[in-house]
Amino acid sequence: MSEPLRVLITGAAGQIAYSLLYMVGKGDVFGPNQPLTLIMLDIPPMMAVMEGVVMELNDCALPLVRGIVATADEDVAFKDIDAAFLVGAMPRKEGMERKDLLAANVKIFKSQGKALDKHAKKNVKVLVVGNPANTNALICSKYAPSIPKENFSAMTRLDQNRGQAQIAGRLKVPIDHVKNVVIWGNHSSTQFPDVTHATVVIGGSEKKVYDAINDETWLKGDFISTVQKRGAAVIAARKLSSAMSAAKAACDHMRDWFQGTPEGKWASMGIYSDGSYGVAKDVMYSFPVTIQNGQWKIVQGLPVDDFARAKMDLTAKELCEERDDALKVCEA
Ligand SMILES: NC(=O)C1=CN([C@@H]2O[C@H](COP(=O)(O)OP(=O)(O)OC[C@H]3O[C@@H](n4cnc5c(N)ncnc54)[C@H](O)[C@@H]3O)[C@@H](O)[C@H]2O)C=CC1
Ligand SMILES: O=C([O-])CC(=O)C(=O)O
Repeated sequence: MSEPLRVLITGAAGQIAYSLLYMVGKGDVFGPNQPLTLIMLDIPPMMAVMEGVVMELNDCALPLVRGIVATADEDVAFKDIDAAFLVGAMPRKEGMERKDLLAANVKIFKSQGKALDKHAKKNVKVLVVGNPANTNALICSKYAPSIPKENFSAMTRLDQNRGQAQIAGRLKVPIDHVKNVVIWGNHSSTQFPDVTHATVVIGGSEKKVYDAINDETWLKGDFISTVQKRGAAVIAARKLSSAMSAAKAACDHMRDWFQGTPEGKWASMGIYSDGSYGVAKDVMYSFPVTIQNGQWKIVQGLPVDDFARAKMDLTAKELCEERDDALKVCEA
């Protein structure tokens, strides 16, 4: 067995971490043979709660968990880490957009960017979950200049999973029969969930989702808005934002990044834009990627029609605005 990987989960006393710690600890992300040191960061007032979570984690009796570090000190938490799930941030309440969290949350990611720069391994892989996730990931990477920009990402995998679940539900097929639903842009209500390139195995053969659904009005209307607004719908119902599904998506994202995407399957992740598909640069934009040996590559050459172009540009515009607002907050 190899040396334990050092895996940081921030917001460790919060709701997403409560599911995420267990999923990571039992091997869902780094595999069944990879021992782990789990590092848990939260803020000082949450230390007593975090102690309770540590007790439970110990009581889960997970063979892969070889050590647990629970701390409120960023200098301790970020030391020599291989992977970081940056979850710790304020969640939104009913009636808010995720970007309304920017002023409260972006400084967390400035501080954690600096801590990554100072303490983490230079090949660390960073997933930002805390909202507004894309812009927080951008800020984090800007304050960690010694770590390659490709090592930072923002989570749009929950949106991808939501899109695939909508399609599978409508066609009454198992979820893993649907592939290559793409999320373009921001993890916000301007995101563009795109099924133009998606396929489904139905009745024993593979078909385009567009042909199998055969309802363009739904695909261009309610399907898109359901995925865009799913987070708000969960908040309206639960009075708390998505947690179990967010933890699962974070595991899917990091598992694919470490272990690679299966042949023929794409994953969507918010990554530093290189201008592909005519998207603005210097924003963390969600693209379809394939991953091998820990390196993602944007899926290139997909046709973009006028409908898609308008949606991809709208969400890019929002990301540019968020970036400019975030930089003002950080520089103030
Ligand atoms: N990208 C995505 O798809 C999703 C993102 N989210 C976002 O994830 C974030 C966390 O959500 P929940 O776990 O539900 O919230 P929560 O409020 O249950 O937990 C957040 C935890 O973060 C801690 N925290 C605050 N500042 C911190 C800091 N500087 N360092 C370390 N920990 C800190 C809090 O004390 C709290 O324990 C929210 O911003 C939420 O909007 C939630 C669902 C999906
Ligand atoms: O909607 C929220 O605020 C939480 C979140 O990001 C999601 O569920 O997608």
